[in-house]
Amino acid sequence: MIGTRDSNDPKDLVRHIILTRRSVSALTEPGPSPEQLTTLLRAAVSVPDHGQLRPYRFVVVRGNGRDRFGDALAAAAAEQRSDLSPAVLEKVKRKAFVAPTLIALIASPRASANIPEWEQVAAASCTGYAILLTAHTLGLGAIWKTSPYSDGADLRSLLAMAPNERLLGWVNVGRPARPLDSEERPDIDLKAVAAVLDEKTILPFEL
Ligand SMILES: Cc1cc2nc3c(=O)[nH]c(=O)nc-3n(C[C@H](O)[C@H](O)[C@H](O)COP(=O)(O)O)c2cc1C
Repeated sequence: MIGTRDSNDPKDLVRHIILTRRSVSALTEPGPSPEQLTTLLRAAVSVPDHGQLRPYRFVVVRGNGRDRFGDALAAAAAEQRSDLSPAVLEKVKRKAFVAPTLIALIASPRASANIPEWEQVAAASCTGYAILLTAHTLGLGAIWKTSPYSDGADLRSLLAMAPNERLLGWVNVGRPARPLDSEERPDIDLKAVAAVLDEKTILPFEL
């Protein structure tokens, strides 16, 4: 069974954590403690990173900061779509308030580096997953969120983003509002996503 622990071996526990992590959208107070936040960010900066460039930045958004972040998200939406109604803009703003703490993920590629930009953005993307997994180990709920309108002048100014930086979204973190669903993750047919290359051909993955 997927996600079943075979023993008390810590390596089994790590595998169990990876296989049982789920995104949690319904989140309440409290957000992560300062120690937990530090652990989440330490996990984020432990991702594989070609050239050790640290091509990422994080902005923790909580408390009243959410109001400013929500306003900037709504301003980005209005900037890109002048036809959006005040009600829709309000809905965009509310995205900032669905969790006690948001960790904005910013890809910050180093232009001078010899590593292609896509690799740097890939490394920055790994930080989101590291935060999600680590939140799971801490008993916190977390989900990676984005907005179709996640670029705009106010947002860039608020997050002090350089022109080459890109907002990859943010991770909402908090206490799960409901007991977590213990439903099994659907078992994806690995043949649909994995193949094996031998000396002659490429074959669907099979045990
Ligand atoms: C780059 C990225 C952006 C995402 N944006 C959203 C989003 O805007 N809204 C949302 O509900 N989930 C978002 N998600 C989370 C996915 O919906 C979630 O991972 C997916 O439903 C699978 O659920 P699981 O994490 O429990 O496996 C995003 C995930 C990634 C990696």
